[in-house]
Amino acid sequence: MVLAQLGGSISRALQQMSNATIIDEKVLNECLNEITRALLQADVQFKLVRDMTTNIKKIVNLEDLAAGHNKRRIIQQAVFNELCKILDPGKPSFTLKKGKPSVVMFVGLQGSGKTTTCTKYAYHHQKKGWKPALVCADTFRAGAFDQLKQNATKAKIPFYGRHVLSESIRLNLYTESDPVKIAVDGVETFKKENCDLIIVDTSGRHKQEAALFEEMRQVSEATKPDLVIFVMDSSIGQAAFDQAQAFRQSVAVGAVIVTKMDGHAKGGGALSAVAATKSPVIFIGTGEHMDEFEVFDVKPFVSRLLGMGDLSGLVNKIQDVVPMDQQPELLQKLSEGQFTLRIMYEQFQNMLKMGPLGQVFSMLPGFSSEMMPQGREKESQAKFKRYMTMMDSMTDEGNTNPKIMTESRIMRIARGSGRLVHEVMEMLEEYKRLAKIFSKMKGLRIPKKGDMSSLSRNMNAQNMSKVLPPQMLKQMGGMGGLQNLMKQFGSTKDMMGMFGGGGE
Ligand SMILES: Nc1nc2c(ncn2[C@@H]2O[C@H](COP(=O)(O)OP(=O)(O)OP(=O)(O)O)[C@@H](O)[C@H]2O)c(=O)[nH]1
Repeated sequence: MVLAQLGGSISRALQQMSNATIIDEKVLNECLNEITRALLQADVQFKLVRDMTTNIKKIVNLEDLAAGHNKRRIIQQAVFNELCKILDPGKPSFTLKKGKPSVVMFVGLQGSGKTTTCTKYAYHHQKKGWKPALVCADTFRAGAFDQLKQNATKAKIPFYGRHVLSESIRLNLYTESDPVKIAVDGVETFKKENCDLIIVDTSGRHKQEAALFEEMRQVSEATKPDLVIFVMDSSIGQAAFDQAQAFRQSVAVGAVIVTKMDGHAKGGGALSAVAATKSPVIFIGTGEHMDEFEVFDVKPFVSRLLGMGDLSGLVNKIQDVVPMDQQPELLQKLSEGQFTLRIMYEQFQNMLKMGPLGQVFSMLPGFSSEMMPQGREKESQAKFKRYMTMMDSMTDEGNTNPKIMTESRIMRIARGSGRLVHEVMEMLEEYKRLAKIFSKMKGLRIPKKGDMSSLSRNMNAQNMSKVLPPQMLKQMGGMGGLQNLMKQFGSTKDMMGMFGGGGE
């Protein structure tokens, strides 16, 4: 992931600085030059980068710092704050209320990923208990309706729309071609069906033309959306400023979604340019699949970019995918140190639901998504699925009591699942390894959703080290590295602040 490379370059620069015995002006300048280079490569505007380094130098006055001050921590914190400043539009996004019908209109140029993003947005909210519906008012591009219909059907989301005129003539159908009428009919239909999130996908054009803006204005006047979301492709980098401004001037854009952050070196530039138009970015698209879509929140984002983790995101993600009715039972079992094969099976199922593993891992401190290239992610997913097939062919007795796994039972599982004996043994080894990790979770309190203060109380290096996989702990430089990391950010309270903690 290209964004991970940007994060990787910045955190490497900070790490190199930390390795220096003495941090003087030369070391600081080298570090800032590295960061400047990485940001310019990501197409962040030169003035923003120059202001950022000037501010850091002002805050970090090496000579004035009394001996004993932790210079590293101050520099790291200054970099963190300045990056947040670049990405902060200074304006919160408008929040919709669940249960009350809201209309959200999507606008953007053709090919920006608008149609794909409409479904991702609907799917994201559906998982959170909303009742979304999709309306295709894109009568410009032949195939737009079929694309939305296909995606919506896959995600089991109701949809409304018509084939565009040229398609209808070919198919000899009579149909409506007025996007305003389709949008109004669709919104009315879904209001009657008590949907609380009615998403209207509008037409795009290749460039910002008068016809596009006129149609957008008419659909907006007729459907009176509660929120207009502008979708843009990250590959345009800092040119995003002009594009976002042009859309803002034609229609009341309330939020922005930046797509294709997975493939473009200019993603950082696009994000900072949008922020400069004072439009809040609410999500980023990180791939073509439905779940390659992430909530965008400045502090946790910068935290993840610098490899500092996003524990609040991780806790929310876990609580999103573990079904509500299973949460108390799972937490009870884990806090008693019980970890059965059945639990492992259910957790693999949940992990697969969580979405791309790289996304999950990048939320852990010391672990950037740079360390989980896409190929390896697929490998891990395939491994989970393989293990689950083997577990499927176990008897219930075997599931609950892995200790009675005799040679003949292992052979039976291998035969039943069409796998090799050594693969079954590998799966059991994995179980033992995880059971050992989870046994250490005994007594660790898992916070309620949004209750980050109790997480920060629990989260000391000792507790953290218990739940991190051993390889990850090794990557962080063992227990000492973890302690250092936590010390660098001061108290755990400060650290949670950086992770965007302290409630939702
Ligand atoms: N890699 C990647 N591809 C994406 C992302 N979002 C969308 N795409 C792809 O971008 C292409 C264009 O997306 P569409 O959703 O068809 O674009 P659109 O803006 O709706 O186009 P119009 O309907 O013509 O306005 C498709 O191939 C999508 O799969 C993303 O976040 N990452």
